[in-house]
Amino acid sequence: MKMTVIGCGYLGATHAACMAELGHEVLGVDVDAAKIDSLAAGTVPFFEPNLDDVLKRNIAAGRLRFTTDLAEAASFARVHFLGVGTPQQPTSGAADLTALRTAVRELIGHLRGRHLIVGKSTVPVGTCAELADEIAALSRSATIELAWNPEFLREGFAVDDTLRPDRIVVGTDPRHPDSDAADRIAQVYRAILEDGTPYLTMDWATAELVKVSANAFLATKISFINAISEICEVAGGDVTALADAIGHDARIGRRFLNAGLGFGGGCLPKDIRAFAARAQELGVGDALAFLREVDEVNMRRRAALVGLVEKACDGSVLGRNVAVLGAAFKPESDDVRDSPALAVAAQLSLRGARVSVFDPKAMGNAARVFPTLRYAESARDAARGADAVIVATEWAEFVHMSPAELSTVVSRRLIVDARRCLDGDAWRAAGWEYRALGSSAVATPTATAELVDAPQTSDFLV
Ligand SMILES: NC(=O)c1ccc[n+]([C@@H]2O[C@H](COP(=O)([O-])OP(=O)(O)OC[C@H]3O[C@@H](n4cnc5c(N)ncnc54)[C@H](O)[C@@H]3O)[C@@H](O)[C@H]2O)c1
Ligand SMILES: O=c1ccn([C@@H]2O[C@H](COP(=O)(O)OP(=O)(O)O[C@H]3O[C@H](CO)[C@@H](O)[C@H](O)[C@H]3O)[C@@H](O)[C@H]2O)c(=O)[nH]1
Repeated sequence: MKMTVIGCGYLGATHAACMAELGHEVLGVDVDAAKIDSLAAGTVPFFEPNLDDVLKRNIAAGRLRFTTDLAEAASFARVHFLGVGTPQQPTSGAADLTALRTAVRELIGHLRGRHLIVGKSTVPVGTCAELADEIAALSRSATIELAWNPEFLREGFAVDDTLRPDRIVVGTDPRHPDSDAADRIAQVYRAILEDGTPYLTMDWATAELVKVSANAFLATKISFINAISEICEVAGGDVTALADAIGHDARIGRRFLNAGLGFGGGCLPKDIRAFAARAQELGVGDALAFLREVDEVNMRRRAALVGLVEKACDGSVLGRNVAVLGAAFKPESDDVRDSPALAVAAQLSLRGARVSVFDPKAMGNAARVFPTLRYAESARDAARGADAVIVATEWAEFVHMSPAELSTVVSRRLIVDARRCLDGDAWRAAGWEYRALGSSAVATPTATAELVDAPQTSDFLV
């Protein structure tokens, strides 16, 4: 089948390449000419394991092309996926749908005949109904149907999650129950569905809500365990052993119960804020008031880490050398959007520390967002002369660092495990002071209140 994918960022580029991998003819479209040039040349403009291979293979096979021209997209195919960004509005926290609306408006201006638009971007409930009205009002020479097919891929596992998803969700127009849109989308995913993947069809509103509810649940799970870790910090108790123990209960499950520095990235933080903002607009803000708490617990982790490092440095990091290992919001990604690691590095720098950052893949993105930090060439380079070394993103190369090796370059053997990913006994045995977020001896930072009042990454980065 021929199809286009409009918006070729983390989601769209992955979707385009994976749909071609399924045997479809795919045209990727983006307004960013540099991104399109890079993709067309077979180079993924961000780090995502295995995506380069899929991209190159399908370009070579002639199934995958890229363009900035929506008119070309309109004449190329009758099925158009939307993967345009829906970022957070700075003040309200609501989703900014400007780019999505622009893409839809411009696309339908070029459409003739019968087309199916399939949204994949994460949107507030009610968006499909609004967009469909706008499409109906603007499309003169075309019959256009709209469906929503939210995406659940994780960065770092994007190719595998796209080709082997847990489920495929499709929302269609409840006013047209006879529409064949869900059947046409099932054709797109036929090879995946043949493997037994559940195919869940529903109305637009439910599909929109499934996506944001899933992310709200995941964020709540992480903040739940981080709230418990705050108790462990003052009462004693090992939050990792606790997570293992409660996670054995199949009703709870162990996944997404890793306590530490909390969640970041281009999805969970913005999606819970947008969901809460939408509930407010709908007059049911109280229903999701708990998401504000989820957000605050999450942001307190960053403040707790800053406080822990300050306390370990006798109350102030002014003039201290601090190595921050990790800048990406999680391992196997170069994404620094709302990255807890980078936010903490920035905050320590603002407090007068000489911060040296190293990340295996996210250095370029980190330096663009926060150019004034020092960026080292390796973990060892970052740790040279350090008074404290923080593991802020659990990349395998940090988890497996040799304490003995690192001892030779630091000024003081203080390791701070913000992701609870290190073998504390091994570090202690090598003569290091080992501190972990979520364990006792983590002091409540004096600055917590100030940092928690406005839970926005931008507050850490300015
Ligand atoms: N990143 C993920 O892992 C992921 C997973 C599931 C859902 N999502 C959702 O998918 C959407 C995209 O996220 P992302 O992480 O890929 O964002 P992104 O910023 O990486 O990509 C968005 C792309 O849209 C392009 N764009 C903007 N306006 C356009 C227009 N008018 N026409 C064509 N292209 C346009 C941008 O240039 C950019 O390349 C968001 O709604 C996000 O919440 C993302
Ligand atoms: O037990 C855990 C699990 C994750 N995290 C953190 O949570 C954040 C998000 O992690 P993850 O969900 O793996 O990454 P994303 O790629 O942002 O994926 C989420 O957001 C996507 C965009 O909506 C969805 O498609 C995915 O299903 C959803 O998992 C990262 O900062 C992690 O470090 C924790 O702190 N503890």
